[in-house]
Amino acid sequence: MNKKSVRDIDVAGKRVFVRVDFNVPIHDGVITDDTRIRETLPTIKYLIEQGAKIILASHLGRPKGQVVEEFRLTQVAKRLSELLDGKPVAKADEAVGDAVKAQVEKLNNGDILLLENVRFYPGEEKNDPEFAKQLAELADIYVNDAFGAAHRAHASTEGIAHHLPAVSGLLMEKELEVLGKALQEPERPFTAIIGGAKVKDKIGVIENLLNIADNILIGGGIAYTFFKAQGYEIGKSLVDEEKLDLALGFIEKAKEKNVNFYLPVDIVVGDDFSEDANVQVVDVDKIPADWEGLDIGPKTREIYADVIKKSKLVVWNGPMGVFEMDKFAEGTKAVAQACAETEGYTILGGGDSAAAAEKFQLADKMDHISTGGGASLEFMEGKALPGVVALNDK
Ligand SMILES: Nc1ncnc2c1ncn2[C@@H]1O[C@H](COP(=O)(O)OP(=O)(O)O)[C@@H](O)[C@H]1O
Ligand SMILES: O=C(OP(=O)(O)O)[C@H](O)COP(=O)(O)O
Repeated sequence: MNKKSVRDIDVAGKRVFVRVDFNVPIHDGVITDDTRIRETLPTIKYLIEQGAKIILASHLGRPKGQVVEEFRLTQVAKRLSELLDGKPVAKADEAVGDAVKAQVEKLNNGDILLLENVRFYPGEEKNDPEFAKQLAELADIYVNDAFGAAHRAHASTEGIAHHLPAVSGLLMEKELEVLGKALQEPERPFTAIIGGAKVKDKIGVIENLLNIADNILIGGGIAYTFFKAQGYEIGKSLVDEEKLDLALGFIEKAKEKNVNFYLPVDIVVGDDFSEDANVQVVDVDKIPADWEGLDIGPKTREIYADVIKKSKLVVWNGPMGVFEMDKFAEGTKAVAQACAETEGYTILGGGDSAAAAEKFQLADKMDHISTGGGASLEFMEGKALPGVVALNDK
């Protein structure tokens, strides 16, 4: 990576503002997945060891520039303290202002202060220079460890970097290294698996992958846009009518570039989008008009698993079917299992794909699970991430 990291500068005794992505799922006041907090521990522990005064900042949810009680970071501070074996994590009730400055003043080397949700301020998402300056006034150094929010040009992810020496944290560095290496010098055969439901979000990724992958496996709800484009009946399946020409173009481009572009050959269809649906397996050209494609079929699973197991690098984003319902979970499970078994290096991105791997208890068999969904997609599309661009070059 050509950006400076926290290891490249002297942080001892300095006030270090660390932007983290502690945007974790919280249900009824309980954090249900603390992966994103755990993943920042290397940076935080490094700063403690170095004797920095650590000021942590994060967003949580989308409170739209106002204080929303359920999005306070109180539980997050508690969990972080637990993960640090009981080390105190002070929690500010605001993110800027005199009270926060006073709390920062009191920090000793190695102490931690977590600011309140930066999205309680309208200036955050607007990347207001004045708000960025107020944040910067709290510290001597800026560290961005929030890979999950690196695709956002906000005051705490981008604006602040213009006021302070700005470097990456260790999680940010790891994410960029793993994804960067995968895409720039891929081990081959390189297989990309794209599924899920957000056709619009994933089209750009497929376009870029056509230039670098050897195999592209398409599954999930996005497959039906390709089928419709080829003139098949798709019944009530998910489709993006505006992307039909583009989808057809991808199939052509794959041929030109000698990329093996796989679409499902059989489908699990349901007569309803529910656990109680009647289910049948049909070949792709036999989807009944009033049924809906909800998973890849057994023949497809076998073909996809075979490709995955022969790959040296696998990048997977998006489930193969509606894995939340057991009837339509087998395709995603088969792909997760193949990723777990392959000797190739496996990278998983996207919140739902990671949740699926967890559900099948295969998450620990993946080589890298990215903490960023949108961010990893934009990275794979070849887009520059504003939170990274703003950091100091080496
Ligand atoms: N054939 C399908 N029809 C409708 N929804 C689907 C289908 N296959 C997968 N899905 C849904 O796609 C969702 C995940 O899509 P997406 O958000 O694009 O993935 P990710 O979060 O991994 O990037 C899951 O909730 C899953 O139920
Ligand atoms: O959870 C996040 O995005 P992700 O679900 O795409 O990984 C990040 O914290 C960014 O949050 P945002 O999409 O509200 O800017």
